[in-house]
Amino acid sequence: MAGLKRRVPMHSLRYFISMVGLFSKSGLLPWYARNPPGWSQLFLGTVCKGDFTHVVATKCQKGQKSQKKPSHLGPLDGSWQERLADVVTPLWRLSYEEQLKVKFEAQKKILQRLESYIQMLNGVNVTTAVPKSESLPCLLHPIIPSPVINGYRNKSTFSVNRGPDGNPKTVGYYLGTWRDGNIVCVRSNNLKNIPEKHSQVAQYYEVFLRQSPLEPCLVFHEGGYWRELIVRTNSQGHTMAIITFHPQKLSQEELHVQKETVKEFFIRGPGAACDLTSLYFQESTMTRCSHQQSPYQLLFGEPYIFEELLSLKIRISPDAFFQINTAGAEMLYRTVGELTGVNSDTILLDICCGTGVIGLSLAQHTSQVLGIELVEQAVEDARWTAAFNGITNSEFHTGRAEKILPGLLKSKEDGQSVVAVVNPARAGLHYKVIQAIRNCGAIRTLVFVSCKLHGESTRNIIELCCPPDSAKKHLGEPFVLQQAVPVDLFPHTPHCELVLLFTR
Ligand SMILES: C[S@@+](CC[C@H](N)C(=O)[O-])C[C@H]1O[C@@H](n2cnc3c(N)ncnc32)[C@H](O)[C@@H]1O
Repeated sequence: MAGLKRRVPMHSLRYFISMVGLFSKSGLLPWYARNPPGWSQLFLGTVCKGDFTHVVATKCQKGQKSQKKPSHLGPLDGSWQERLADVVTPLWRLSYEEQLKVKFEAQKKILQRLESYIQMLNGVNVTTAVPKSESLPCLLHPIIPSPVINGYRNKSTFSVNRGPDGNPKTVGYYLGTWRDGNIVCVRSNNLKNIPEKHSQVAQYYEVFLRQSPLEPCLVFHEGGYWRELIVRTNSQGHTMAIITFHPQKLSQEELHVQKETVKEFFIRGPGAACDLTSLYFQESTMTRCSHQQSPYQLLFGEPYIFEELLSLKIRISPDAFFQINTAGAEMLYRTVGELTGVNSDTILLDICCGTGVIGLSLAQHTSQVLGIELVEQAVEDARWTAAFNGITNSEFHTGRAEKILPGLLKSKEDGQSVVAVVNPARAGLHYKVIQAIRNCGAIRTLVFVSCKLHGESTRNIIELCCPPDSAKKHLGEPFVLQQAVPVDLFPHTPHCELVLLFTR
């Protein structure tokens, strides 16, 4: 990050420390740095020693002990962009090697907490049959690093609000909170996880807003029109931009004028420098609208963005979920694939499948792939991707997994080999999905992918592993957590994907 000092303020350190809790005294951490090895090597690899306590202690000495987190937001302590970097990418001051150690420790804590919940529920240690390390409930593999460390995001969402100079037409990321009424919108130019292209489009959107006679929509009930900007890019550099707009009481004709103006700006005006592949416009009167609630209107260009991944050409609609780090996603999906252990007799259930990448990448090794996804556009993408790549043994269902899955599993007999992969959104899985999985004897293997194992996701896992409970209709045998693999898709941030293998 050009121009920013590698100084570690106390509030950042407090954050790291609270995240990892008490560090392992043994200092023995499975650990790979710099050169991401191949999957097999990672999976079978040896461990090497790293003493994270030492890393934090050194950083603490460098930090200023007396420094307090300021209660107001003013440019007194470092630049606005430095502050933004500390909020959005709080690990950015650490080397990537150090970041991975922090994350590995955090994942270990999560697993230890999970183990204590499961033990409490069962009254005994139900996972003693499983190979353990450092009192963990399962085999914890080394963290798989992201192949790309900087500018890895393929999707960024920019807000519009008052900048540090008070200009309400500023495009960037928020500092402060709505509750405290101290929101400041700061440009993203120095965030390590955002590619230059995304910041460029955001800057040109800001230029456009500043010349528009219409006001931005800062607070919903106070009027205004221009809202957030989403930028998506692929590995080839194709760029899709989506502008959200509050129509207020504009007539269709007035709306048309606005759409033409912004289109002209990005095709022939200063915004042409962004070389957009497509521009979408969404009229939205709610905080967030799906395509079904308010369609994405293509103002110009290609309606989809495509990505090459695991030898597949994947179509991605503006509304479809796609992992935000493409190279990291490839590592994640390979990990999932290895853990499923599918063969030509396996029916693979891809629950919350998004554009279907997990299932489709394994289709050739299975007898059938069944995907379930809520977002219709994503399911259409999955079907397109299957057809384009010549995959004929996949079937995708649109709707809520809790509605579709019980019916889908009814016909599955105990002797069949069904492997389930679940990759829910942060809200976790509906209890009916857990019931359906538990009660389907054909499912002996389950791979659970989570980027935030807390709240509902933790409850999901507990309900998968707890003893049979007829009141909760958990009749089938409990699952046992066997292995866990952390995969880092989010360098510079504390987030990490965790892939869990359960069997029964
Ligand atoms: C974390 S994403 C994973 C997508 C996909 N596995 C991938 O890697 O691209 C979670 C997906 O679950 C979908 N989803 C959320 N709630 C759902 C539900 N109740 N039933 C089915 N899908 C749901 C979301 O639309 C989103 O595509």
